[in-house]
Amino acid sequence: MPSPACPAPAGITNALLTAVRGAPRAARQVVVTASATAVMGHSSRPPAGTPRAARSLPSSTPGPICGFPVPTVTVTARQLWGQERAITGNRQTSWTFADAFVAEDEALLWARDQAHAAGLRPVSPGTGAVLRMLCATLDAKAVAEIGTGTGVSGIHLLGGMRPDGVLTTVDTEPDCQQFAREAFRAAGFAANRARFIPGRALDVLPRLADGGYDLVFCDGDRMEGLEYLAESLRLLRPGGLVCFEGVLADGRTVESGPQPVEVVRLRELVRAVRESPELIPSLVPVGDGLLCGVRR
Ligand SMILES: C[S@@+](CC[C@H](N)C(=O)[O-])C[C@H]1O[C@@H](n2cnc3c(N)ncnc32)[C@H](O)[C@@H]1O
Repeated sequence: MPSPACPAPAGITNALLTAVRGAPRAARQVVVTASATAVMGHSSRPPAGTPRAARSLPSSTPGPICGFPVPTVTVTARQLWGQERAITGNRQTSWTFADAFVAEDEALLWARDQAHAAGLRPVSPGTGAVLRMLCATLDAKAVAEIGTGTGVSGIHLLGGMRPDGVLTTVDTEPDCQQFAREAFRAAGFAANRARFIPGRALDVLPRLADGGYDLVFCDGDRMEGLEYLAESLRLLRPGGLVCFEGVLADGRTVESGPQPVEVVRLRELVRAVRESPELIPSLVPVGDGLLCGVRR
């Protein structure tokens, strides 16, 4: 039986569609909040035709956000002031709708149940869908995963990879990997599609081949993100992708004020990926934040 935390995609989808379609027109209008404007950067001169209210937004250069330097601007004022639907009026509903957009099958729901029973936090359905899409886009043949868990992310990764692709997945807990093995079988993947390696990521990764991977997915110890990044840069082929799950830490990464060391480490990781000359970065706002970088 799916746990209450698991989505019932069709029901949710219908309810959300109704909610979105039935929302009052005003609620559906684009809202550019002050904080979003500060993070994205903006110009002091809105384009002609911009409504009066929108022109009253502050025009000074934004300062650092929670210790992050101001982005080296890639977003122009036109993109924020124009017709783009960057942020919708009912953002939470939109976010929930997007995360449940792709339905999960029985094998995934079973693996998700095992994760919850074990006290683990698997990737959200939306994050899984993005990982699946990225693997398909890369035509991935070799993927490395840190943090097997009970196999939720692994099923998504395998689902997007080539039919002969192999997932190498590392976890300190062999018991979890046993659940993942069963979940992969239930999802229809042959046993030779996955290589399970028990152990600490930082002990195992140095044994994996340089440039041998299309994608590295990091979902292990959040204190070790920078070390995973260094290893990933070595493991990835040019054009390969590194992805880090959960970098928004339930919003704490971008909140001001003192944060636990785990969050401080995540901020360092976010900054390192954004500023690495070896990566083309993106922070995908799905699940709890999926930080990605393409290896140049
Ligand atoms: C959030 S769970 C992974 C969930 C999984 N990716 C999924 O979506 O189903 C984190 C996993 O990382 C493992 N882990 C924690 N520290 C680790 C380390 N240093 N090396 C390898 N695995 C680690 C834990 O045992 C746990 O299974």
